[in-house]
Amino acid sequence: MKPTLRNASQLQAAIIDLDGTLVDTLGDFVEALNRTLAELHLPALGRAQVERMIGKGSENLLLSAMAHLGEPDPAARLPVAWAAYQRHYLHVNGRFSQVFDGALAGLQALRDAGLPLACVTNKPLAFAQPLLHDKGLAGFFSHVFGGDSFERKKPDPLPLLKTCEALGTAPARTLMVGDSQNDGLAARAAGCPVVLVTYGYNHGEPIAEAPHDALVDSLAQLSEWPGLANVQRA
Ligand SMILES: O=C(O)COP(=O)(O)O
Ligand SMILES: [Mg+2]
Repeated sequence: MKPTLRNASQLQAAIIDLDGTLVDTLGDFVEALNRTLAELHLPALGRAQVERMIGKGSENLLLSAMAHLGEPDPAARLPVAWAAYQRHYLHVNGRFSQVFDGALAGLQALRDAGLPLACVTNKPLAFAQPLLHDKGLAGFFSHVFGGDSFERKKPDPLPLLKTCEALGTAPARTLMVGDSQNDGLAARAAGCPVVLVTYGYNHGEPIAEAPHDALVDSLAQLSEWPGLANVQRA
């Protein structure tokens, strides 16, 4: 059965994506990646190019960047690139990024409805946790899972299914909120209803083409969702 969003009152919990949904982290990615590429004696990439490569985790970003720059064997250089990238990312983390307008209001609306919230990102946990703390968002979440928390990342449904298990909720009653096809595909495969924001990063493709039940221009719109005030915490 296709999940429906008509019934916000039936929700038991919500899972929220991080990059491109809660925090505009493109500046952090660009900075950390270009510092890494410089160390590898490779040229820098522009913001638009980097934006298209974000979404499937850090290793994928590094491999995509090296392939784009014509590296003959990106996988062979990955261990060195990954070590440099971790160092640079942890250093720049949060310095070139900001919470999106409306994100706080959206989180507050979900919390006021009494829904437990989990953050599920493809970002490594060691990057995600300090960022959430830094931006004042950590307190909203009972669970935070990164791209390295489970065997597979979004768009695989595994992270969402494991998170529902941790929350003790049914996937069909656990809302996914994200910004990319990785969130939409993972949610569909897990059986979670899914709201996608229109302002995030989606590999340069129209977000309307990704699986979704609703699109919002701001997370603040979640507060107007009929039924949210009457969530029946079953
Ligand atoms: O790190 C990424 O590639 C994207 O992370 P996200 O799942 O929070 O959008
Ligand atoms: Mg995202």
